[in-house]
Amino acid sequence: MVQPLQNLVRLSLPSKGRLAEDALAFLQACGLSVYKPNPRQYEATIPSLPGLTVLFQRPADIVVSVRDGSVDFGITGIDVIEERRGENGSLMVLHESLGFGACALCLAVPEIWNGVDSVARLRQYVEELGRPLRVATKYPVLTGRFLRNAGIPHVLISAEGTLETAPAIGYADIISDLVSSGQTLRDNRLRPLTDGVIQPSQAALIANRASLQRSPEALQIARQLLEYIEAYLRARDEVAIFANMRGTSPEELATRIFTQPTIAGLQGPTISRVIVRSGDPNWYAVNVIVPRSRLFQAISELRAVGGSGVVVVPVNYIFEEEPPRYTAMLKALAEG
Ligand SMILES: Nc1ncnc2c1ncn2[C@@H]1O[C@H](COP(=O)(O)OP(=O)(O)OP(=O)(O)O)[C@@H](O)[C@H]1O
Ligand SMILES: O=P(O)(O)OC[C@H]1O[C@H](OP(=O)(O)OP(=O)(O)O)[C@H](O)[C@@H]1O
Ligand SMILES: [Mg+2]
Repeated sequence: MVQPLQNLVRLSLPSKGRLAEDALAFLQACGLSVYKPNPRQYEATIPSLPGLTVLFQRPADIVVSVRDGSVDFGITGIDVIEERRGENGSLMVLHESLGFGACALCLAVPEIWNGVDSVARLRQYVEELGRPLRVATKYPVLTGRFLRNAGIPHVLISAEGTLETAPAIGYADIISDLVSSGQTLRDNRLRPLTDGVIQPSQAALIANRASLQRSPEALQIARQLLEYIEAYLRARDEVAIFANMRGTSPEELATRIFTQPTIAGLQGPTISRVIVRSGDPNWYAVNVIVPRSRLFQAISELRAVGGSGVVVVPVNYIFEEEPPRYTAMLKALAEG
């Protein structure tokens, strides 16, 4: 039975661009695969979260929908969140770093403006110009605030589409735009200011405060989303290592292992008896979780303490007692 939309908790995902694919891939990696039977349909589901309906919107529209409460949750970029969240606190950021969609909103000036490579030099340039700076941007709120704080007289020119060409065409002096590799700026003979980062950005999980305060279902979805996301992100950079070791007792093995910096593990090694055919009672299996970046050291250390037959497997989730951001969310809700 298809439940009417209004009874279901709604999560909006980016409908286009690189953020769309990355968001679906991220949720799948977290174990929250999105099921969209008909690519033309605007709604979908996450089978492991039955009470949820998934919608698809442009990244900036997701912010407006969550802010105004027509959607309960969203995944979109911090840049558009900070640009459009408004001042009334109706939008909450539940997780500020989902680990994809990294970019930054930056001020960029024509390469030919020699020496104008910092905010201070830009301010000096505008004083010499003797008129306000014309800035083309899709982010008037963030850009205006940044330039006011920098004491730079300016006029904001709202630009849709390829605003990188604005200085070349001549309807703006400089731009503020999203930058990740910097290729678009270089292609348009623009240069970011060294201290011109207006807003670092990556994908984030947002929610409507009133929905969380009013709907137990929404609160439950918030917990499940944060459980999966936090456990996945915590585990993403870890690996589980299994090795065989000979020793006189688990405690003696642990003492040997604790002499090694990397393989001491999260709390300590898990040590279990290995029943070998020969009946030798001194065989043990050791299991430790180590950062992926320190795998090589871990293997060397295990060998150093007599480890052999080392097996390495990825870790899908690490669930702590409580998802820290869920606890923080409850605190923020209580503070009103
Ligand atoms: N180069 C990039 N690298 C990483 N993330 C990006 C990049 N460009 C955009 N993003 C992220 O994706 C979101 C949507 O990107 P984008 O600006 O392309 O929106 P859009 O819906 O395509 O709007 P437009 O059609 O005006 O480009 C941005 O808000 C930002 O969070
Ligand atoms: O620093 P770079 O790696 O060059 O990325 C920056 C560009 O990426 C985004 O555009 P997008 O790729 O979404 O294309 P679009 O302009 O069509 O939205 C953004 O609007 C910048 O133009
Ligand atoms: Mg785009």
